[in-house]
Amino acid sequence: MVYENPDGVKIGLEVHVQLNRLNTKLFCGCSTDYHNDEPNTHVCPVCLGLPGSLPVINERAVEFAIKIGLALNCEIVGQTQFHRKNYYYPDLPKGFQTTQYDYPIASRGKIVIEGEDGERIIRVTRAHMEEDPGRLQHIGTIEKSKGTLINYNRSGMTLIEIVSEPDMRSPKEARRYLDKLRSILDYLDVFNGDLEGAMRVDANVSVFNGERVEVKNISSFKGAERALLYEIMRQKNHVRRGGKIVLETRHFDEARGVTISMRTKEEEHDYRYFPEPDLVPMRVADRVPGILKALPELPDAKRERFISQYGIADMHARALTTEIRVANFYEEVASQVDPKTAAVWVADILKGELNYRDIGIDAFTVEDIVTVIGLVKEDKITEQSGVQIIRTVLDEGGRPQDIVVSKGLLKVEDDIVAKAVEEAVAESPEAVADYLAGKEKSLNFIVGKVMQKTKGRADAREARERVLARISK
Ligand SMILES: Nc1ncnc2c1ncn2[C@@H]1O[C@H](COP(=O)(O)OP(=O)(O)OP(=O)(O)O)[C@@H](O)[C@H]1O
Ligand SMILES: [Mg+2]
Ligand SMILES: [Mg+2]
Repeated sequence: MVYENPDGVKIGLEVHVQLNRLNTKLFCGCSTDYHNDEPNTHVCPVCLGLPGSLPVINERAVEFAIKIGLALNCEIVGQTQFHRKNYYYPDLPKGFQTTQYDYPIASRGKIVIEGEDGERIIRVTRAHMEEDPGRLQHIGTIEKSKGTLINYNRSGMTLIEIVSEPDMRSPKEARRYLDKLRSILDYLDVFNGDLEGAMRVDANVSVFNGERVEVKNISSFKGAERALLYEIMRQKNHVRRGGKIVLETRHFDEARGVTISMRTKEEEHDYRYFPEPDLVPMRVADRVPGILKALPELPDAKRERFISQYGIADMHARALTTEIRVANFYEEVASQVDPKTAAVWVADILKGELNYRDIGIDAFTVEDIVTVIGLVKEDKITEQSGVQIIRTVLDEGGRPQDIVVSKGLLKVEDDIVAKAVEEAVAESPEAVADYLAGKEKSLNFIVGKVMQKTKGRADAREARERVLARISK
């Protein structure tokens, strides 16, 4: 089925990724480990932009940027250069942001997503390096704030801005793009996506070939999806009423789920870009082959390998390769038990229980899931008991082998049940005769005896079936 895109929706995303795995900031030696510290404690003349201070490039940041560019199938520029993007705002005391302009470190890449109608290629326009500004904290809501606090700890952190072409046709596709991007970055180990502000999205959207509107202040992927849904509806209604969409920047109000007009969008010439005189152009081409060689296996490649190597379903392979930690976990499990069974237990059951509790795979061990799978495989416990063990480990702690005993989950051995059925039938000739004469309730008497003899550990329904099979012979 082909997706028609009836409203001519076009979505292009600008994603700012903070490389918080670097130890120091982009142009100075300030530590990046500020997330739990007091405001304005990780600052120096360089990241505060004091006059006379000089930036020195963080070489490892350049390496990370190239790594990201290559992972997004981009071309890496031979020689890159920084520019000054001039604007005045208190989050940027220098009066300009040091960023990249016409020589971005990476350009013309692509990300493959599961689109509305199958696989879809989203083109990546470019990925460039820039410094993060400080963080403004408005007291109250942004429109009627009584005052604003500024924290410069974030100022000068390394950002990679990844800009896509307007190739997405629905909020869902935008969400898939973001998920995929995060997954790739996660594999590269360049950032910790759980830290506040690690990935920030500006969403551009237009309908019916109109002007684009840029929505800022989106704080989560879910927020991006919601902001886009709202904005598409707003634009469509506006156009239907005869209105015209103008190029503007809107703010997403997360609590109310609406976008609010902030300002008309700056044009490029407003920024008066010019080359950063304090940083010389940098030749990076020589570093590319080495970084390319060291690039890890990425989600798409891993998914394909899982399918061919382990013979598992595409759906499972997808679920197992989104997060690198889950993929590694699965491979360890699959080396010890049947890989297909392992896929069901890790992708369907364990991941489901983890998602439900909003916790990561680290909360469970390979050893424990292997034990659970083994118990089910050997028919010592039912599948349902296996799930119960996983839940107990997650909620109360403990080891599966102990929980099996403490919760009495071991299945009663087959021959014990068989023996109990034999005995119960032999001891109840009258009940058997009554049942055969049409008194159905007499069966309960015999089943009760079986349960008594097995101390209640036999499955009642199974016991009933066995008694029936025995006496109707
Ligand atoms: N017609 C359109 N509909 C939706 N999105 C669009 C359209 N045209 C362009 N875009 C998207 O708008 C984004 C423009 O981002 P880019 O960083 O190039 O410029 P900018 O938003 O003007 O700059 P800034 O970084 O200062 O916000 C891209 O993601 C692009 O795909
Ligand atoms: Mg941009
Ligand atoms: Mg923009």
